[in-house]
Amino acid sequence: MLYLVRMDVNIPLDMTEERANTIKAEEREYSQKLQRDGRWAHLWRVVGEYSNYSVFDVVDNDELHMLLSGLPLFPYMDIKVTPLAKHPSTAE
Ligand SMILES: O=C(O)CC1=CCC(=O)O1
Repeated sequence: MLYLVRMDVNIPLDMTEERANTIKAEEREYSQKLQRDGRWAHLWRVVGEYSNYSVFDVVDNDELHMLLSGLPLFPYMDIKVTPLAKHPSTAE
């Protein structure tokens, strides 16, 4: 199943820069592993915001939830998930 996911990142102002950089590096490693195995199919920055739109290609809701809740930045994100269905006008 395909899911469009918007992630808005809100790092607390009182988090040290060192801690924030560590979590961002962990996030990068985590996301690149999923991009390489094909489950994180797209990752796009929203212009002018600390947000991204991503497309995940996973088996079901439970797998997506497991992956999203494992994000190192998960405690500092607002996440909106939109399940995608095939459009009837999609050309074969
Ligand atoms: O910077 C972001 O939008 C959060 C994020 C998702 C994957 C990643 O490496 O950073």
